[in-house]
Amino acid sequence: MSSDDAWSTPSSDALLLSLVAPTPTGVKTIKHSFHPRFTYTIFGEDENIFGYQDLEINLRYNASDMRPNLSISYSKKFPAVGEAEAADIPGILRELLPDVAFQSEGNYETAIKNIRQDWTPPGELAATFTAQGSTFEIWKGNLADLAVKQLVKRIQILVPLFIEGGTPIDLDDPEVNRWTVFFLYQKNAAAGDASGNPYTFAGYATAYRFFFLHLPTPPPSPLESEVEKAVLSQDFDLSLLPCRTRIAQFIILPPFQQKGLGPKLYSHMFNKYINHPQTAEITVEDPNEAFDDLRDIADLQYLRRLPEFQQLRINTALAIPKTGPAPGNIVDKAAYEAVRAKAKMAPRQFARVLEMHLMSQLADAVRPGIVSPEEEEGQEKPAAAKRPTKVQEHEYRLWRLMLKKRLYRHNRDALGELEIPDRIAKLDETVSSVEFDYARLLARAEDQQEREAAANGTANGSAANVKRKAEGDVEKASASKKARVEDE
Ligand SMILES: CC(=O)SCCNC(=O)CCNC(=O)[C@H](O)C(C)(C)COP(=O)(O)OP(=O)(O)OC[C@H]1O[C@@H](n2cnc3c(N)ncnc32)[C@H](O)[C@@H]1OP(=O)(O)O
Repeated sequence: MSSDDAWSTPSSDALLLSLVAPTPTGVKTIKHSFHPRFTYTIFGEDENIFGYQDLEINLRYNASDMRPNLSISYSKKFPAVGEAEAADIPGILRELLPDVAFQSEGNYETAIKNIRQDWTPPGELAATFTAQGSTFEIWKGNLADLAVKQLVKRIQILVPLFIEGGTPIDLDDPEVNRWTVFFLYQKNAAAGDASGNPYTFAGYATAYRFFFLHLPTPPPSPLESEVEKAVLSQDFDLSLLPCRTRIAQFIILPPFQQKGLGPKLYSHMFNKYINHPQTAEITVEDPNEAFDDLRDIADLQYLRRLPEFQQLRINTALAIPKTGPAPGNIVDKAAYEAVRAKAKMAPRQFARVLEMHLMSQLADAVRPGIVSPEEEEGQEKPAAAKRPTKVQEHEYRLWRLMLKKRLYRHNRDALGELEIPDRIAKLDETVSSVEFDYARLLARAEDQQEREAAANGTANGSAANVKRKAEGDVEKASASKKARVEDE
């Protein structure tokens, strides 16, 4: 071990976060404590903290109002030699935590014991639901509201700690009112702590409102220049302008993950903006894979409830020409656009979810599954699944053509650099990996629906029409074959 190593601690190991609640004799940790996923934006690319032995950085949060408290302990600190000195941990964290986090432990404990019994999260109560036998509430507020801002200031260190590349919101921005914040809280029936407060913070998400000068024609809507003039003269209520709403930061705390709470929070936000007349489109900023999955499944379930979506079909009457461009109207364009506009989805997201749904509607004999052709070999198949009819094959070929066309457009530049035979092979490979990904998502959507049905005590909720092997195989397959070529 080099001498540097002896004085270095991986920052993700050193930092431990906990939710706490006051007790008559002190403070107890509720749920389990957890480490951050990313620390490089805070402690540097190599994610090491120099200058301490047995370093522990405890960031405790009062479970209800998320008042933070930082405490740092170590057995030895490196004595400064020239420019080499121990990292100034409080100095580094001061950039991301409010001053209140640096109070003494005694003052902190007194403060959290004195929180009002009738304290509620900031904003307004927007939804209540039960999950895992507990009650959860979603509270919604505008970032211009000082109580909302105070809570965000306390918690937004979670953004760089849990979202790769995530950056906190600039709370001094004069346009903070463009942000809406959704807080997710577990609410205990009996108040669990000495302060008597029933709320435990479980996660939060933000949404940003972009103006979207997409003026309806013909008049009476105001001319673009008139709107601009009115906006500049402060004579126009900005909240009434058409906008694009972008979900930007979305976090469920580790003790609450893998319980279906993320999908609940997302669906609540999505429905809110579906019913928000000014929002023309709902988008997501830099979703990661886990969020993409969550959103794809939630969007699929939302769309499947729309009768007009269910009516979107592959036009099997279309012939596939041997040469020349692929047919453009595989799904009726006007109906497609109408549903997309109603669902307020960006074109690519809507196309993906529709493709996924139409794939689930294909006949068993042709529908791609999460079982690869090699794996499928030797498996017993139902007689009906063995021989696809001509019509079934034709429908599958049309579906594949529709997918291929979109992928080609999406990846045109990259594909254009390849020779034609390589281009065709690459596109086929991409189509197959997207098929696999859709099959994986359809299987997860089905699991989710079955879990919901079980929780609601309704009969088996199987709706997604998927072909697959046992659970364990899904996991294995998704880890090895998942591909997102089209997103590049
Ligand atoms: C725009 C952006 O901000 S992108 C960044 C997104 N945020 C992050 O990555 C921050 C850290 N991560 C998180 O906050 C969360 O993990 C999220 C938001 C990504 C997902 O939220 P979660 O509430 O954990 O989602 P969910 O509960 O559906 O968990 C998914 C898994 O739990 C399983 N699950 C869901 N509900 C249940 C349940 N009731 N019982 C058992 N398992 C369940 C799902 O099957 C799924 O398992 P799998 O991944 O093995 O298939």
